[in-house]
Amino acid sequence: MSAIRARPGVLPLVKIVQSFSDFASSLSGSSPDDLTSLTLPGILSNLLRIIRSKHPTLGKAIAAVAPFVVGYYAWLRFISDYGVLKPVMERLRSLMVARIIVPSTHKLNRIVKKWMVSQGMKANASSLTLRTLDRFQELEQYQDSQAGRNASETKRKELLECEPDAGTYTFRFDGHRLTFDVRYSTEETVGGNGVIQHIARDNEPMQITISCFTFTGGMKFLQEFLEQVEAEHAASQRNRTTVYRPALDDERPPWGDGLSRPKRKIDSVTLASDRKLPLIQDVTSYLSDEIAILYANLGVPLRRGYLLHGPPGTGKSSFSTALAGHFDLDVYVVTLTTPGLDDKALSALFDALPDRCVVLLEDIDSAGIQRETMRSTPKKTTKKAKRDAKNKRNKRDRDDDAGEREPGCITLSGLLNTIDGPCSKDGRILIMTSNTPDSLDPALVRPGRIDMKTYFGNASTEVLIDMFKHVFTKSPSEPARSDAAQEDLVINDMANHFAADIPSEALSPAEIQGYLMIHRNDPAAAVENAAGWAAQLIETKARGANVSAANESFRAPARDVLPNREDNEQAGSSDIESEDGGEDENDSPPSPPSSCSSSVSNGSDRAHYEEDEWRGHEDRAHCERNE
Ligand SMILES: Nc1ncnc2c1ncn2[C@@H]1O[C@H](COP(=O)(O)OP(=O)(O)OP(=O)(O)O)[C@@H](O)[C@H]1O
Repeated sequence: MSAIRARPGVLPLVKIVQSFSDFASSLSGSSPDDLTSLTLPGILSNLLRIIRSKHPTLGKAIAAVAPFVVGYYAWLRFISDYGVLKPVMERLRSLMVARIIVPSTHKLNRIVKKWMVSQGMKANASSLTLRTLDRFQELEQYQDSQAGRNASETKRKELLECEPDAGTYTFRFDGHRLTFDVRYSTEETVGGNGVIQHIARDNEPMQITISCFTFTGGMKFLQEFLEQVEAEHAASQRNRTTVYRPALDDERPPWGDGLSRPKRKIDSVTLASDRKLPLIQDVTSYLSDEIAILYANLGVPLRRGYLLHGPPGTGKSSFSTALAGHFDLDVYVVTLTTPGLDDKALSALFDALPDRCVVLLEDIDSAGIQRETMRSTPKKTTKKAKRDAKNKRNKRDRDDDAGEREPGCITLSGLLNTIDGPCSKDGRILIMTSNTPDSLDPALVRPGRIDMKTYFGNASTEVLIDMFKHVFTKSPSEPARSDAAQEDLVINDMANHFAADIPSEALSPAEIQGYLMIHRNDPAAAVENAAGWAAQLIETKARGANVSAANESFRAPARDVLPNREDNEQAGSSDIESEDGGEDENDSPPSPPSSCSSSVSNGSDRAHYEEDEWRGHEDRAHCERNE
C-alpha cells in the first residue's frame, strides 16, 4: 500500500484506516469457514487481532478496557431487563425527582407553554411552533402600537406568538432547576410481541412532563410552581374575559383554549334600567357568601338560571359576556346545534366547568328541542349548515329504520339532566338566550332551571339616547378639554334630537349601533340623517327586502381606520363569535387595517322573527321572576 502522508495528529486515524484496509484485503481469499467470522463479535475480534499485530500497545489497552465496558453494559441490561434492581432504582428516582405530567387536555397546558416562552425561549430555543392570534389579540396589539409605538414594527414583531416545539428544556424557577419534556401526545398500541408501544401522533397537541430534583419536598415544589404560573396568568387576565367554546376533540381540553378579550363594560350594553338593574342585583345576591351559606344549610344546590329573550340584535349575548366580565367570571358558550355535540358530549362539557362561571346556551330555541321528538334539529342557514343538516336528516332516517337514535343530537331529557344533574357545578350561572321563548318546552324553563326571565326589546327612546351618548361622549381616557362640559351639553341635545327622529321600539340596538358607528366622527350627520335612514330601513324591512343597499346612501365617508375611543371599540365588538368562527352578522368590530365596515344591514338580515309576535311581549312585565 502506498504511503499516506499525514500530519502527526491524524496518524492514528490513518493507521486504523490502514488496518481496515488490511482486514478487508485479508477477507479476499477467505475460506467459507472464515466467512462465519462476519458476525459482529467476529469482526471485532478480527479487528482486535489486526490492531494487536500492527499496534501492540493500543491492542493491549483495548483488551484491558473491554471487560469493564462489557461488564457495565451487562449490568445495565440486567437492571433494565430482569428488573431485579428496577424497583430500587425507581424508588430512588421517585425520592429524588418529582415529576408532574400536564396532559394536552388540561387547561394549564397552554399556560405552562406560554410561561416557557415568556422565560426567554423565543431567543434561545432552536425550534418553536407559531401560533395563530385571534382577531382580538391582533386588535389589541394594533391599539398598543397606536399608543405610541411604530405600528408596522409592533405588528411584525408581536404577531409572532410562539409555542415550544417537542423537546427537552430547562429553566430555573425559585432556585430550582426545572426540566420540561414536551412530547407529542402518544397513542398506545399493542405490538405483535404483546409489548405496549407508544406511537407519537404528529401534529397533535403536546403533553408536558415537568420534573425537578428534590431531596425532601416531593411534589410540593412543582405544585407551587403550577399554582404560581396559574396565578400569574389569572392576574394578566384581570381586565379580560375568556370565552370558551366546546373543542369536541379528544386531545384538547373539552372547552378548547378559550378566547381572551378585553372585558366589555356592562354600560356598553344599553338596556332599560328597569330590566338591567334587577338582573345585576339578582346575580350579585346569588354570588354572595350569605347565599352560598344559606343554600348549603338548606341543602339546595347553588345554581341560578336566566332566560334572556327577545328579537335578534338586542344585546342578549353581549349582555351575558358583559355580565360575566362585571363579576370577573369566564363565559362558556354552547350552541346546541354544533355538529357532533350530543348528550354525552354536553354532559362531559358541564362536568368540566369550573365552580363559578357563566354558561351561555345560545339561541336555545334554534336547536328545535321538542318533547315529542326528544331530539334537536339544527336550523342553521349557512350552506355548510344546510349540508350538515341534510346529511344528518338522511342519517337519522337510516338510523330510525334501524331503530336507533341519531348520534350528535341533544335530546330534551339529555339537556335537562345535564343542566341540573348530580354533577352540575355549584355557583354556575346558566344563561339561555332565545328569540322565541314561547316555543320552549315548559320543563326547560321551569323554576329551578330558569329563575328569572328578562325581555330584550328593540331600542326604546331611552335606549336611543343612551346609545347616542355612549358613542359620542368623550371617554374618561381621552384628554380632558376646557370646554368638555359645554360639549357634553351639545351631545345631550343632539341625542334627544336623534331619539326624537327614530320611532321608539322599531329598530334593534344592533341596527342603531351599526348606524352610529358609520357616523362615529360626525354626530351632526348622525342626527341629520337619522329620520331618513330609519324611515327607509323600516320600510325596507316591512317589504322583507335586503337593507344593505338602502343604507349605503346614509354612509358617511370613513375617515379613521379605528374608532378613536375605547368605548367605541367596546360598543362595536360583539362578545360571542358565530359558530362557524366567522363574525357575527351583527358584529362590526373595527378591524385594524381596513376602514370601518359597519353595516346596518345586520339586524334586518336576521329579522326572521315575526314583529307582531313581539308586539305582544312588549306589553309584558319586563323582568319576570320565575320564583
Ligand atoms: N342593547 C345593546 N346595547 C349596545 N349594543 C348592542 C345592544 N344590542 C345589540 N348590540 C350590539 O349588536 C351586536 C349584536 O348583539 P348581540 O349578539 O348581543 O344580540 P343578540 O340579542 O344576542 O342577538 P341574537 O338573538 O341574534 O343572538 C353586538 O355588536 C352588540 O354590541
